[in-house]
Amino acid sequence: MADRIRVVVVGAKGRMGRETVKAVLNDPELELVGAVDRSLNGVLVAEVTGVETGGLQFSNDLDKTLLETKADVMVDFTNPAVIKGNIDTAIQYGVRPVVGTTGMTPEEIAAWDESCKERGIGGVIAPNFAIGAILMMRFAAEAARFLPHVEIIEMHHDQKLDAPSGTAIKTLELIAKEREKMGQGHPDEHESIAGSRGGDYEGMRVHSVRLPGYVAHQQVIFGGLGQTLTIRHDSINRESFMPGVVMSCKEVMKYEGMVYGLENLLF
Ligand SMILES: NC(=O)C1=CN([C@@H]2O[C@H](COP(=O)(O)OP(=O)(O)OC[C@H]3O[C@@H](n4cnc5c(N)ncnc54)[C@H](OP(=O)(O)O)[C@@H]3O)[C@@H](O)[C@H]2O)C=CC1
Ligand SMILES: O=C(O)C1=N[C@H](C(=O)O)C[C@H](O)C1
Repeated sequence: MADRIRVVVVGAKGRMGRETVKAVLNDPELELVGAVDRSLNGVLVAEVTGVETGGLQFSNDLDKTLLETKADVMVDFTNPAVIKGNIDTAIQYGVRPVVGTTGMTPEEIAAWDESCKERGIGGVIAPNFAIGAILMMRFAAEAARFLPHVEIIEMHHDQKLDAPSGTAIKTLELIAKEREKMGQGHPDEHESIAGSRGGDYEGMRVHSVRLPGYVAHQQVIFGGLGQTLTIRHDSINRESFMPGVVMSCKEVMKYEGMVYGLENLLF
């Protein structure tokens, strides 16, 4: 049997981290060799995830874990505050970053593309790993060619730190490639309550809803003469992201440079 791909999960006790630990353990081509989390050093991973991990313990030391485990891939679901340092560390050690954490700039992604190429490794930054979300973004970009008036409503659980979501930003970027920058709504409109019209990206409006009960949902609404079109995606649980994470761990072994968006591995 070919060697399995050695995976370290960072943010392993978080909502996405725990799901990723299970997904890696369940895939015959992947091997879970490390679980990093800042607050559970020494605790058995099995105690938190509920799945047997052969005595693996959490570590709070990313450098040590990446080096000692001879990891091939680092999967990161942490926090905008720490993701930059984590990616730099992984690339420095020649470990391929597969990143779901949101909140980095196009300039940072371009710099990581360069450093991945210099190091001769691949990387993935995917604002959304769910295949349905990738299709929603692709269909939205297509629709914008014909219906350029568009607003996005994204809805997430109320523990989410960043707004708008990484998925909404990626959707706006993809649509912006297909339509000219333009104003929307009445030129004289004013907000009686600040922020009522949402964020503005090249004239497109984006609205972020945060409520308990939601997981991750997005509507892209297009308006035309006498009609509207709504393209909607719902992640109803975090398993929805796992096929994309697992695929990325495998695909990232095959190329050099940082890929931004799962669509680049799919289409
Ligand atoms: N690309 C995709 O498909 C998806 C991306 N995401 C993104 O993934 C990220 C994580 O989401 P989620 O799992 O829900 O978040 P959680 O808050 O559940 O988990 C985050 C994990 O990161 C750790 N962490 C947070 N801050 C720090 C820090 N300063 N230093 C070290 N570790 C830290 C947390 O540890 P502690 O508990 O000690 O704070 C926790 O284990 C978010 O950016 C989210 O937007 C989420 C879903 C899908
Ligand atoms: O924080 C989340 O939960 C999610 N974050 C990602 C984003 O910001 O788009 C992906 C998904 O929407 C869930």
